[in-house]
Amino acid sequence: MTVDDIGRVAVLGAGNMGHGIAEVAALAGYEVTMRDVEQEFVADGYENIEWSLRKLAEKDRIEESPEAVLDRLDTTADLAAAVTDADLVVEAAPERMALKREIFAEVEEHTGEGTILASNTSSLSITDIAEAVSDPSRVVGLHFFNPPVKMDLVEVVHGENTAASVAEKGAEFVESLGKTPIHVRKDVQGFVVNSILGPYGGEPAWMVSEGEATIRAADAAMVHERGYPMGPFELADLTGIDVGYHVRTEGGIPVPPIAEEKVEAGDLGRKTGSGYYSYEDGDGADYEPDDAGDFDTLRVEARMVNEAAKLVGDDVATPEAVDTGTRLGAGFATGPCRRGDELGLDVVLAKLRELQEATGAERYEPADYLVELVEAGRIGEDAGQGFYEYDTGDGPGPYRLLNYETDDEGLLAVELDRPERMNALSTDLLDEVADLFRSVDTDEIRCATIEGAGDRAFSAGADIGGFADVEPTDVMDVTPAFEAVNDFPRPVLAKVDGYCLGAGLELALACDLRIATTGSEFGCPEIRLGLIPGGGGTQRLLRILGETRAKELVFRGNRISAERAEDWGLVNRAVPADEFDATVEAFLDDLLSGPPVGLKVAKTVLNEGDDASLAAALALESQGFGLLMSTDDVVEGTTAFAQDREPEFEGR
Ligand SMILES: C/C=C/C(=O)SCCNC(=O)CCNC(=O)[C@H](O)C(C)(C)COP(=O)(O)OP(=O)(O)OC[C@H]1O[C@@H](n2cnc3c(N)ncnc32)[C@H](O)[C@@H]1OP(=O)(O)O
Repeated sequence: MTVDDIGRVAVLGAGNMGHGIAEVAALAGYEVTMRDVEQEFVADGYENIEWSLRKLAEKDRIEESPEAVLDRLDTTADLAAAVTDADLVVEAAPERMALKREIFAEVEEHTGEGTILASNTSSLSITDIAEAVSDPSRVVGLHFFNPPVKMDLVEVVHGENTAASVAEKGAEFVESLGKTPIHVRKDVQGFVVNSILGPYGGEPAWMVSEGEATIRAADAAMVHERGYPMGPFELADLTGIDVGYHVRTEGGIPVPPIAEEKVEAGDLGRKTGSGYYSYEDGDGADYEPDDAGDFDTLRVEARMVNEAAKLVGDDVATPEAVDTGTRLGAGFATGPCRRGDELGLDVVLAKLRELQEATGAERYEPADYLVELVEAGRIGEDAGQGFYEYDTGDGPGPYRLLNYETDDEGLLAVELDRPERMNALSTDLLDEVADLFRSVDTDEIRCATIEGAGDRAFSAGADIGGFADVEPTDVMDVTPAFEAVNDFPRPVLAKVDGYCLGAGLELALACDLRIATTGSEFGCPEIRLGLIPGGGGTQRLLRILGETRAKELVFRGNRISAERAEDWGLVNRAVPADEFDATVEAFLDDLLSGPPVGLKVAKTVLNEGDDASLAAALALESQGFGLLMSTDDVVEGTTAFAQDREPEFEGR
């Protein structure tokens, strides 16, 4: 879907970012012109796009052929020709202010006043770039992450003079690409994501420089104890130690001595074969969980939370934007605002003050907003409020990792919202599922659906990244989230479009009905991790499929197609993507118009009867049948039959 008044997009630059942005814009249906200074650079960018589109087609990730997408993509080395008819220009040239200004000034000459001028800069000020044009209100930052085709996040950066309507249009454009925009309302150094990554890399580097920790301890502790996707030193080696070094020196931020030493020695990370780890002569980032020792993770996280408090307190971004940005842009399982609320903001503040007192270093200076929150008693989750408001016990939510809404017809539509992790079920997400299904007012609801956000997965299983934190005794209990869905007194339908694996499959099995697109895949990969399904999978599969097929899935750990799943009775229907919504609708029509009490009793009798002896199950059924005989809905059902009309059940 494209934004109405954006028809043609010009992307200036065919390098990594430029060709990636051109590709995602063409994929979304825009007419795109990609321009670079030399025909040779343009040709390289085009080849990269062709290669990437072929890969996407091979994996069945695009609906059109690569050729159809490429039909919307022109290339040129002529800037005027590229931008003249464009409604949106995205500049993705090298990160040099003088060069960007020169480009913007030239673009202005060849575009009308309605054209939005965007820069993909990751480190320069949008306000300063916009000085190159006479109307800075039409200049906005659209900071894509690398590679654009894979990364879901785009920071929409407001310069001092960016018009609100331009920023909004920029965000709409990002959404039309199927990506998630976050508004960065002031163009502070590093915007949101790199502002938070600064202390994530910087604090451990100071600790190592000062002899208080080792590189392996820092990486092991942050990954294996705190669930970050990559250790800070491992990450610096990947992005280039010189990159962080230059950002710091240019921003007037002190550089940790260890980073300075590496840059001086030319050991810049993976790209030079050696950095904090050795890649040519060694095994790369070879830290193990045991290396963590007593590394002080709070010291690092307190600084990240403090940075988040500066962003929120200075109105740069909302807590939601900060957390979404770091989740999607840096792969964090939990953003710093939420993490701060979990740690306790009073604990964070005390840590910063202790460090400031001990070292006198400016970087520990607590943000005014953090102090304000603590003084107001908003110290986090335990207090019911911090950066966020928490459940007061009256009804469901607010939730961070799932979305839900109820409509007038009584449909509760639930979406698992971690598309960047294939909707992997973290402990927090499972807690939210359990809380929602237990606390929502069932009087208002006639049936529920569960689906996964994005177009890749219902859910790819339990969050493997979180396994390091798990206490075996904590997971030895029956998973409350799945039981809450199983016991929910209304029918629940799983809408499966993509991977449905491991705990994701167990969640779908806890639902009453399952409808899948034919591209979906099902499986229990747990055995390949040395595990077994731990959320009811072995038992529900046994009951649904029988021993032979259940054992095949659990023992082999491989994936089966939706067609086979339908053939086995694992799903109710497997239909092509273009028939999916209509098929779901047809099921929902019946569930929403059906008798609520009748459906509740039917669900209970079917669920409970499955495990009872036949005699007990028959007794259960008869009791349910008898009970329903006394309801108004039965009177309505029989009357409607006699009057030859559709019944209108009230649930009484
Ligand atoms: C009791 C225990 C129960 C369990 O459920 S154990 C877990 C069972 N599930 C699995 O073993 C599935 C793990 N995932 C996969 O095998 C693959 O993924 C897929 C086949 C589903 C897709 O592969 P591809 O298309 O190559 O995508 P990608 O790059 O692997 O995944 C995209 C991002 O999603 C993250 N992710 C996927 N599954 C999980 C997961 N289960 N837990 C945590 N993260 C997951 C990845 O790491 C990656 O992230 P990044 O882009 O940052 O590299």
